[in-house]
Amino acid sequence: MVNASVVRGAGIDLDAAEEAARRFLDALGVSMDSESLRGTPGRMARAYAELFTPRPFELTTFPNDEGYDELVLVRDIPLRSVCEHHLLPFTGTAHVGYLPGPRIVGLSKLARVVEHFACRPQVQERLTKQVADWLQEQLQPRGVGVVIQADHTCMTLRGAQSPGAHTITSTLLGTLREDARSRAEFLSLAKP
Ligand SMILES: Nc1nc2c(ncn2[C@@H]2O[C@H](COP(=O)(O)OP(=O)(O)OP(=O)(O)O)[C@@H](O)[C@H]2O)c(=O)[nH]1
Ligand SMILES: [Zn+2]
Repeated sequence: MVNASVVRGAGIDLDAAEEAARRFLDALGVSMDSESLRGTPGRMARAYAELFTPRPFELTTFPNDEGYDELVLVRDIPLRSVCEHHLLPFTGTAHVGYLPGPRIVGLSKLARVVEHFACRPQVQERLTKQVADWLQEQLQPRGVGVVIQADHTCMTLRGAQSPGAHTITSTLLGTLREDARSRAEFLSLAKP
């Protein structure tokens, strides 16, 4: 079982987070007197707790009885995470593939691995590499490839204010990195 991993491992203190959110909003001059804003600090605390809590899952694998040795790729896995610099969301899609060895993986698990590493304050580069490294370690395939395309609201809605700017990151391991034909095939199929 891959457990929900919280930021510090010490668990989330929702009451303390709510109180901190209340002070944060107050410091920004936001009045919480109205009925609709009264519950906002609690909602903020619960919203971030949700964003930082991946659902636990089992990494189900099966013997590769047929000796399937071509690429397996799940494209367009929806992704949401939170940038660790501003704590603002970034959203996009992940394309996750591998070249099977002795075992194949349940396809849905590729989406669950993405969620697992996305549910914490992140940078896109680390997220991409963590997904690839974890699959390599757990599945011992001949190769792993991960491409992520995401839009960072800290960059589109504020700051540089560049709506429409997309960030693309990739990690290739094993044969998908070293063999030119496999690499080209993966990158053409996983094109954002
Ligand atoms: N490499 C990388 N940078 C990110 C990611 N998410 C956000 N950032 C960047 O983190 C940087 C933080 O830079 P700072 O200069 O400290 O922040 P800032 O003053 O708010 O900068 P601006 O966003 O340019 O207004 C910004 O350039 C963000 O675009 C990410 O996933 N990867
Ligand atoms: Zn940011």
